Amino acid sequence: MFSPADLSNRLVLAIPKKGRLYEKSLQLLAGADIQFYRKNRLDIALSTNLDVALVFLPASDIPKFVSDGTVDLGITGQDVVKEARADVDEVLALGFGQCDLCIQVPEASGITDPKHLVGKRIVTSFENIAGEYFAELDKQQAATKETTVSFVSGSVEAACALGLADAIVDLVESGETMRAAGLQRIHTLVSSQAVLIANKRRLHPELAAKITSRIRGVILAGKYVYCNYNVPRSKIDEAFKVTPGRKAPTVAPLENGDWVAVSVMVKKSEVAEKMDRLEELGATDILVFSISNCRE
Ligand SMILES: Nc1ncnc2c1ncn2[C@@H]1O[C@H](COP(=O)(O)OP(=O)(O)OP(=O)(O)O)[C@@H](O)[C@H]1O
Ligand SMILES: O=P(O)(O)OC[C@H]1O[C@H](OP(=O)(O)OP(=O)(O)O)[C@H](O)[C@@H]1O
Repeated sequence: MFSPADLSNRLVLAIPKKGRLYEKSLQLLAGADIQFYRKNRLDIALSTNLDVALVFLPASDIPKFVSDGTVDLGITGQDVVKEARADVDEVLALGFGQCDLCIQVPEASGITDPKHLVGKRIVTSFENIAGEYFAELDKQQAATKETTVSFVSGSVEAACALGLADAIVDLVESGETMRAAGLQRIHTLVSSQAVLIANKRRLHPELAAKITSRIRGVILAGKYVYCNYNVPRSKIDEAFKVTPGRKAPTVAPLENGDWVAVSVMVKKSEVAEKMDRLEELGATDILVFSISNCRE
């Protein structure tokens, strides 16, 4: 058991306790070397190498706790930050948990425009975002009957089939859940990804900055690979156009005269195509290494 005194001098960092963001959040902690021991079934763990207490909370509760200062930093989705209307700083987009909050209607309904839903029934777990959107639409369309927005906490996709809704507002990533329920998207309300959020008053500014910087490094390292190749000195300008690097490539002369060795960071998503182009240019010994961590 922990008491508030155990946490009093520590920065409190909230992590989703389950769901889509859980695994990736743990990977970020590991990459940032925030070590901890979590006792079975306990939602609070003290870091063993930093003055940090970790709390494992439902993703949708994290914005409120960060906003009121119970928690200093948190990882959650931009969608739930908007839904909670939380007054927090979005410090860093984390590049995972991408999804869209969409209006979805039954494929057979013939509805293609949100305007067609005015006066009808909407079911969602995002009643603030959906409520605001449809209230505005009602106003624009001078609706004679209000659109109703009702809350359910899960299995939103079942609402149309159960006869509870004419449309739903829910998250879509691959679209598999939506299609399986015979639904199609007609409008996107929010595009979201996981984000690091911070309390605006920041009780532990230095530690918060250190953690943010470490997490930024882990994300950056995941986006880039390190590439080494040898190329004739006469081809350097062309090679630099292919791999300009984040600042500039490092160049070292090779012992055998007219060749140089180039080391450069390359976006992971572009590396295969860049290797093809380097090979066409006459580069040899093109090696690619993964980066486990870095700082800008
Ligand atoms: N299919 C998805 N792909 C990517 N990210 C998602 C997806 N679904 C949800 N997310 C993101 O993960 C967050 C948490 O959603 P998730 O469905 O994992 O919640 P949960 O912790 O299981 O809570 P709940 O009990 O409310 O379902 C969402 O707010 C959203 O930002
Ligand atoms: O477009 P897709 O890739 O199918 O993803 C969308 C689904 O993912 C989320 O639910 P999740 O599977 O996390 O379960 P939940 O409904 O229990 O939150 C979301 O609520 C959708 O139902």
